[in-house]
Amino acid sequence: MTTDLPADVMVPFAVHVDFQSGALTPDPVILRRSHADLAGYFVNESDAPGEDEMYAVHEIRVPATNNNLLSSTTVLQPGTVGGEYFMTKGHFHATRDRAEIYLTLSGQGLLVMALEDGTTQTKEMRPGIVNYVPGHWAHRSVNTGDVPLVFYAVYIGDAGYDYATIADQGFPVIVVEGEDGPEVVPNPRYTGR
Ligand SMILES: O=P(O)(O)OC[C@H]1O[C@](O)(CO)[C@@H](O)[C@@H]1O
Ligand SMILES: [Fe+2]
Repeated sequence: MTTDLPADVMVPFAVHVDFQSGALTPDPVILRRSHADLAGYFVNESDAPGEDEMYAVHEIRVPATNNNLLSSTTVLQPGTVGGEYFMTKGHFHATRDRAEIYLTLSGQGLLVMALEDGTTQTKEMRPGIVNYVPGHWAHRSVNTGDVPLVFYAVYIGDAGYDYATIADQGFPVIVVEGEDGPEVVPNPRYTGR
């Protein structure tokens, strides 16, 4: 039997996740994003509510290396800006081929994904659904319901974030309030391929 353990072997741990609120116990690291943090992300921001929180990310901290899995809950509030549903910034992974899994815990929404060539995919998010986001797909969550959308995300530790591509080019599609519910439509401001 081998006893060649690495010097930095971690100790197992457990965290409690509240499926309604997304709260983690103990010791969450919480990142908060307000409407102001998303300035420029919505097509028409004349009714954007400023410093109000749009979403919070509660992270389980482990080293961001390729032998660890990072994970977090996200709590995305309901609402619209200029007819577009509240959404996350959206990002590609800096290390493009890194995949991610989302498990929706409460609420409802859409997960919009895009390749750098402008190809898109949209999948439903509702409690119990696991969404698999393969490498190379930018991902953005959109709350199309009346209550917070809460989901748990797990991704490879060295995935990293590339926000700049989406911030500069926009997402190829946006999700707007239609007469019969949410509609996924081309983004008139998209400048990618
Ligand atoms: O990082 P963004 O695009 O603001 O969106 C937040 C969500 O995305 C993730 O960063 C992972 O894709 C999660 O931690 C969080 O759920
Ligand atoms: Fe991600």
